[in-house]
Amino acid sequence: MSTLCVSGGRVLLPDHDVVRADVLVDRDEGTILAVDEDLDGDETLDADGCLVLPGLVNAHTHAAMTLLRGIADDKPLDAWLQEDIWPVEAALTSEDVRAGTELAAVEMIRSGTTAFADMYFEVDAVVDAVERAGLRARVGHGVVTVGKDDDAAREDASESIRAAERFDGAADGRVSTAFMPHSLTTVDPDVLREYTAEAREAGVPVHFHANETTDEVDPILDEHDERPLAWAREQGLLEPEDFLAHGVHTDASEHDLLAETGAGVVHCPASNMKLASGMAPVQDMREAGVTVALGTDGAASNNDLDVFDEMRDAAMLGKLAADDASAVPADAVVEMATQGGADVLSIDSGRIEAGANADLAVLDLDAAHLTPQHDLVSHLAYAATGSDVRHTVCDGQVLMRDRELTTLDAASVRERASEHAQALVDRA
Ligand SMILES: CSC[C@H]1O[C@@H](n2cnc3c(O)ncnc32)[C@H](O)[C@@H]1O
Ligand SMILES: [Zn+2]
Repeated sequence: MSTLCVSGGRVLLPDHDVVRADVLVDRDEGTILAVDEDLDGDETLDADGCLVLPGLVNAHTHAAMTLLRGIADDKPLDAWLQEDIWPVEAALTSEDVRAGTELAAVEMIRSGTTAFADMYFEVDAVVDAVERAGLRARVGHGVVTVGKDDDAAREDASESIRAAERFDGAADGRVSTAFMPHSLTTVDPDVLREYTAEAREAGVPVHFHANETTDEVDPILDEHDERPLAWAREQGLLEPEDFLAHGVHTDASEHDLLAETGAGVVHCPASNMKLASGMAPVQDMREAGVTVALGTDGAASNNDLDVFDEMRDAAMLGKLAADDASAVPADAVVEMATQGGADVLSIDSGRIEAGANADLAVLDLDAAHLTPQHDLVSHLAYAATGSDVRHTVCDGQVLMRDRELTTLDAASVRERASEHAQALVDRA
């Protein structure tokens, strides 16, 4: 057995106690062997003066949208998608997606994210990038049927099922998949129902956008006289491993339904603020027993992939939404970015405990904005940023050591992504 010892730091335990301990990792199995004092490994990762925390989980993004960062800002969702984003995405190639996903991987590794969910196109290129980067991901082909005839709509949904079947378990098990209909209003209801049934047969979960804006709620209310998530349930959605992004405009009946079914919600506070989609009732969801994770959404509506920002935004916005300064506290957002994200992605990460996946971030506390250190959970939620991350470990492998990436050449990834981004925009 080959081992790695993350030594000399303070460790964030699953109950959010912080203790001085080493973390011993089985590099072959990619799991945590022990959390204790005075451990030794074949290789050491110095965590002196650092906080060792579970690798963060970005539970909803469109990774290759890094190429579209800054092409269109300051618009609401519908206009942004239809006038700016979709016309450019129509010109995307597989090599663009590879370059954009690698850029996203650099950004995520640098900011301590070790797992993400990706809904996009050209899944083979996404999987290649995840494999090369050493990250963990649940990936899928996003289906949009608006503007397509029935054959094209079904071909798009079939592509999503095929990709989910083909890539589940890729990259030594670090890649899992889902059927990914874009939303309840951009996929034809017959297609949604029939291919969700196929996803069940294939044994993969379903990930989709829901209740992001009132424009996604009102047509379903008008047409079916019921809330979108009740309608979604009737179409076969909301099984325990399913997860939806946003859930901004959800009511108490929908929170109860989510809690009952076990389907998760990925809260994307920065994207929801930037597109002025609204304030998700996160405190209500958590009180109802819904599993809530955090996501950045794509880099064109955020505009970065730093989950530390998302923790802070979730705490701040949660208080405004509830009109209560005690709502969505530091402890809650740290849980949402770690264990909550892992639960939503159905991966055994998000906690530092023997037996769990060895997905870790090591945060350097030697900084003015992290001084003094009364409460490190408070610092994670309110003061730290992705650039404070010193080392990142996924599946027992060191992906960043002393701020140097080990799997990707950051400079050439950035150069290639810039070239692809420019050529894409010129072509579109
Ligand atoms: C069909 S692949 C995914 C699709 O989703 C688009 N997208 C990016 N951000 C959002 C968002 O906040 N709501 C809805 N759709 C979004 C992305 O551009 C792709 O086209
Ligand atoms: Zn999205």
